[in-house]
Amino acid sequence: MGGEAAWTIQLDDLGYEVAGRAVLSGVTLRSSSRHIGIVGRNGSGKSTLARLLAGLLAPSSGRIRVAGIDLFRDRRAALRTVGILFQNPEHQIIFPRVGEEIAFGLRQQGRSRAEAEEGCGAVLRSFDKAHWKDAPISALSQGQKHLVCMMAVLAMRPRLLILDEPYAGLDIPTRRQLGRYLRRADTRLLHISHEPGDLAECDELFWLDRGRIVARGEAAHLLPEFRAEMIRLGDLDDIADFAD
Ligand SMILES: Nc1ncnc2c1ncn2[C@@H]1O[C@H](COP(=O)(O)OP(=O)(O)OP(=O)(O)O)[C@@H](O)[C@H]1O
Repeated sequence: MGGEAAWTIQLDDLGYEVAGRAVLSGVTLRSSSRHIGIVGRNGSGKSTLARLLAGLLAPSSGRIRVAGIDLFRDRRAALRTVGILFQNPEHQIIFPRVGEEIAFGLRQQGRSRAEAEEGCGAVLRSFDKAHWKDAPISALSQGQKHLVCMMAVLAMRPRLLILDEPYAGLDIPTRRQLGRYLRRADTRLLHISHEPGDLAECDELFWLDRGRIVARGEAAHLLPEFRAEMIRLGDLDDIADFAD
């Protein structure tokens, strides 16, 4: 296991329910692409799928395997295999200082204090941010907090990095810089977004709608279709009517 050929994300008839309501149903997906995109409108189930893939939630039905591993059951393997970046860095950051935040993930992986210190220094240097080590996180901008989260996750060297709309609320230069850092990182990406522009570089795209995969294809074909459908829905929808 573990070689390039063995690498697959595999979802078989995945279902997830909250209080008897299906948030995801019959999600079947298999992909070995290096850069996977999941596109879907608000409430389609994207964040839930991201958390299931990261092993943070247990499926109600069906099966998830990432590189052959059940990440919900095997948390040790999960910490080596997958990292996740959320929309809001405040949901991710626990510690008051940059260096502590980065070292924490490495300690969680079972590294010694000295190894965590070394790994933290290495990732800060690779981003040209060695001087951030003792900086208070509360003094950073939103984009800088995103960068701290990215460094903390990449320091753990995940084989797969899940991006749950990490660019929401960031301006264009910050998005471009973070995007550049990500392209440089040696990890597979699974990028989730409702924003077609975020997903143009994906090798393979899945369209999630009301908790189901409704289309799969190349970004160049699927994104214009998605955009046209979103515009069509926007012209029809009554936003006050969402509690159906
Ligand atoms: N813990 C929960 N309790 C109640 N409802 C939930 C829970 N988790 C998800 N849901 C519901 O499941 C649906 C999908 O939510 P999810 O956050 O996965 O969608 P999303 O596609 O990420 O949405 P957005 O783009 O708005 O972030 C929503 O209707 C949401 O209200």
